[in-house]
Parts: sequence; structure tokens; C-alpha cells
Amino acid sequence: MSKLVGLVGWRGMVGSVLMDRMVQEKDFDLIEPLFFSTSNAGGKAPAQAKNETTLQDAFNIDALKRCDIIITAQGGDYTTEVFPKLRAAGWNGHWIDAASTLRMEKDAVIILDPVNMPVIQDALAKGGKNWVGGNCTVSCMLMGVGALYKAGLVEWMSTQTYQAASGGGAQHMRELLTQYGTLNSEVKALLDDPKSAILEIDRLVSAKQRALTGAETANFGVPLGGSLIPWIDKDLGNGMSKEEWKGMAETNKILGMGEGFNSAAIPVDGFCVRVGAMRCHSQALTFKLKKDVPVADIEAMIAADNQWVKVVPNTREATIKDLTPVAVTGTMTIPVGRIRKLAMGPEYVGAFTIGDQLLWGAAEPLRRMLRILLAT
Ligand SMILES: NC(=O)C1=CN([C@@H]2O[C@H](COP(=O)(O)OP(=O)(O)OC[C@H]3O[C@@H](n4cnc5c(N)ncnc54)[C@H](OP(=O)(O)O)[C@@H]3O)[C@@H](O)[C@H]2O)C=CC1
Ligand SMILES: N[C@@H](CC(=O)OP(=O)(O)O)C(=O)O
Repeated sequence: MSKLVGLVGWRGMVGSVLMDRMVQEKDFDLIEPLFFSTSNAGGKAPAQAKNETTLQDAFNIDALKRCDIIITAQGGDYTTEVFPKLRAAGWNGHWIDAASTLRMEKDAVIILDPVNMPVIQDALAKGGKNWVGGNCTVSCMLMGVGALYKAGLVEWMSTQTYQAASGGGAQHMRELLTQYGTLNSEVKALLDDPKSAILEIDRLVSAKQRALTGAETANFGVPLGGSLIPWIDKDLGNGMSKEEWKGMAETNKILGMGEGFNSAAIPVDGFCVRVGAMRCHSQALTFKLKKDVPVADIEAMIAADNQWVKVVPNTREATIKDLTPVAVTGTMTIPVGRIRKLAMGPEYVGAFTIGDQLLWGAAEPLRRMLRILLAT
């Protein structure tokens, strides 16, 4: 008999991408899905429903308890509220989650099987039941350059991120586009006139950006269109943003090196920046390697690591064609380019990588974990 798999958060941004991928990969052929909602219990479940065609209440512990496996992309508040109650009620099923809430718990594994299948298998053998997708930037980075970590070559890594508006959710994408539209309208007549003065256009755009308030900046708090925001997620009070903290904590945990800040941990640090891209998180990486490795060997190692990573030749033409959010959005490909030795010395290597944070950064590890569970 097929396993009963509860799906929560399936209509959100991560959830919709997850549903698309599950349809593409025919995951629904292998399960009996049970769809939940926090806002429309009793409504009609989506077309992928089989025998259970009514939306269940996502806060109903008895309904959730029926499931062998629950996949949630509903968000951290939902996990915080429901997960402890469900376990306290004796539910012993597998919980697969996109939210960060449980990531650093001792009994939770951060799932990214092309990178840490041995860690997942070890936890499965020990009876693990809690599986959590990693932070999008960390997962995309490891899908790209995980080979260098697996080879034990990394002494430390610094990452400077360029994270898309969609990392904040659907409303953030809308806000960015609305701002771009407002700015364009402000200078449309001048733009249409090729003889108009560019400094006048610039002055009007800057004034409009500074005047954006209220509903037009409700999600990001300040204008993002034509600007950037060098802070993502909470302020940890020590000069670090939570998004920056995740870099070291989660990278090490994914690699099976403990909770991230022990003496064996590999230092990972840098700045996380929100930019006006729609989708895909980009990162400029600086590595200090433990030894001098030729660039050709580094490229070969990266290229051989998994079927999705693609080394982009370090030329202008290849870079502007293949190493942009526009090129990568909606694809499973993780390009890694700009690989070169840096001026600081032969052990210092630079690289630039991009990943669709809704695919490898969120939805894909969840559905792949489902497949792993169905196969065991
Ligand atoms: N965005 C990203 O890049 C990443 C997100 N994550 C994590 O995934 C989780 C979910 O994030 P995300 O998908 O961005 O969140 P969304 O806000 O897009 O969706 C979450 C829930 O909001 C409800 N909702 C309310 N209004 C709407 C609407 N108009 N359209 C769709 N859903 C609506 C839905 O619940 P209901 O159907 O019950 O009403 C939905 O399941 C979070 O924990 C996030 O941190 C992880 C990695 C990357
Ligand atoms: N914080 C990421 C998105 C995200 O949801 O991350 P996490 O799963 O670590 O909370 C961003 O804003 O781009």
C-alpha cells in the first residue's frame, strides 16, 4: 500500500515549485497524498489528490497523525506551533521541512543528499525522523563547490552573496516589481526622449526612491528597486545577521561536522546582501585552500561532483551568457565560474556561483528526501 504523505504549504512559493517538481518526477505515482491548508480546510484539494480530495485542517493533530510522512513548506511559525504538539501526541512519522526552525536541533538532519548522503544514511540507520532543508544560499553553494569540501581542501571560505527578492517570499517579489514600475513611470517621458538629460533622469529616480514609503516598502522596509540591502534576516546583536551566521553553522552541519562552531569546524563567513534580482541567489566565494591546487584540477573536481554542477569557463563571453540569475532561473543547473587564483597567494582561489534558491535551495532536497524514505 502507498504511504500516506501529508503536504502542508503546497500553494506557497516553495510549495508550488515543490508540487511542479513532484509532478515532473512522477512522485505522486508512488504515494497517497493528503493535502492540508491553514486557511481553507474543507476546500477542494489540488488535482494531484487521489482518494483524499478534501483539504484537511493543517492545525488538526489527529488528521496530521494519520500520515506516514509529512512534507511542509508552510514556514517557521507553523513548524514551531505544530511540530512539538504532533510529536507530543505520539506521532512517529517522518517530518520533512523547508523552514529553518528545527535545522540546528540535534535530532534533525539538514538534507542535501548529493552532498551529504552518508550523513542522511547514518541518521536513518539510527532511526532519524526529522529532515530539514538547508538555507538556500548554503545549499546552492554546496551543490556548486561541495567537491572542494569533500576533498578536505578548504581551510576557510568567505562568501559575499547577492540574494534575490524571492528569498523573502511572494510578496517581496511583487514589491520589487512595483518599485521598478513606479521608478519607470516617474521618468517615462524623459526616457522616451533620446535627447533628455541623463542627470535629470537620475535626479528624479533618486528622489522617487527616497520618497517610496508605506505600502511600497512594506516588505523590505526600504526601497530595493535600483538599490541593495546589505542585511538579511534577524540582527544577532554581535554585528552579524542571522543569514550570515547560517553560512558557517549549516555548512558544517550538512558536512557532518557537528553544530558548526566547534574546534574542527571550517570557518565560513562573509556578507549577505539582498539585490534587485527576481529569483536565484548568487555568491562570490573566496577560498583559502590547504595547499596550492592548479585551477584545472579544481575545475575538474567541481565538474565531476554531481550531474547538476556546470563549470563556466572564466571568459567574459561565457560568464555573461551562463553565469547570471536570468540564465539560471527555473533550471536545476548550478553554474560555477570565475574560478581563478587570487592575488593573495597560490592557495587563494576565487569563484562565483548561482543557484535557483527555490529549486536546490528549497524544494528539491525535500522531494529527494521523500524518495529516499520511500526506497528504504
Ligand atoms: N522563498 C525562498 O527562497 C525559500 C523559502 N524557504 C522557507 O520555506 C517556507 C515557505 O516559504 P515561501 O514558500 O516563500 O512562503 P509563502 O509565503 O509563499 O507561502 C507560505 C504559505 O502562505 C499561505 N498563503 C497566504 N496567501 C497566499 C497566496 N496568495 N499564495 C500562496 N500562498 C499563500 C499558504 O498557506 P495556506 O495554503 O495554508 O493558506 C502558503 O502555504 C519558509 O519557512 C521559508 O523560510 C526556504 C528556502 C528558500
Ligand atoms: N533567508 C533566505 C530565504 C530563506 O527562507 O532562508 P531560510 O530557509 O534559511 O529561512 C532569503 O531571504 O533569501
